[in-house]
Amino acid sequence: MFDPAPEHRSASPSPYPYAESHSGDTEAGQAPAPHALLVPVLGLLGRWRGRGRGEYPTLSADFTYAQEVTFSHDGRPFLRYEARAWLLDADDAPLRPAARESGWWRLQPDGRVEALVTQPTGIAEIAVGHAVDGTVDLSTHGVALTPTAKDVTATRRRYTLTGDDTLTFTHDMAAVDQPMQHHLSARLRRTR
Ligand code: HEM
Repeated sequence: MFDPAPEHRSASPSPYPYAESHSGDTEAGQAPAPHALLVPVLGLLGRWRGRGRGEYPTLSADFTYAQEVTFSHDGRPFLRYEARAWLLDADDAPLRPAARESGWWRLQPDGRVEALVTQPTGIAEIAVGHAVDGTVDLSTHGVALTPTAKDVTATRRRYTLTGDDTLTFTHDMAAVDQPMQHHLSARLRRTR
């Protein structure tokens, strides 16, 4: 009934004919060069892993978590973003899966960023901000909630590169009738 997608020549085992790159390099000619608008965020490209602390006034206790964050590109002026977290017990063993999210960061001239981020908890965020001198600062432009999602009204996320290999992350939010305040802080190291 449907025609199959045409075969193509590619080093990738995937039928998708374009490479995704996790670095600013062209990886032996397989990966696209980063778009010029990605210059302010080139240092973020790659996989990051680390741990953090979280809190919110509605929660009975603070928590410790681990997190993995990935940024990649396909040569166009946006980043693909993915993050997943899991809670840790007092011995640093995984306790249970926590937040996941994925999205797109659209780079604009002068380091302006428009981000779209969705979470399996029914929250879809659009955030805007800037990437300047190794820091990306994104604040809510709009939030859409599914009918059963928790009431998140605004967030602010800051990512700061320290040297080549450390990325700190802070996340503030206004949610469930609480004013904007700290929810998460993490320190991540580049894994490759
Ligand atoms: C590293 C990522 C994150 C971790 C580890 C995390 C962890 C947690 C934990 C442990 C709770 C307590 C409820 C539970 O045990 O599940 C919680 C609650 C909550 N989180 Fe997060 N969270 C993360 C990211 C986010 C993000 C990105 C948002 C929103 C944009 C968010 C919004 C909320 C809300 C609205 C609550 C419920 C508060 C309440 O109803 O009292 N979280 N989070």
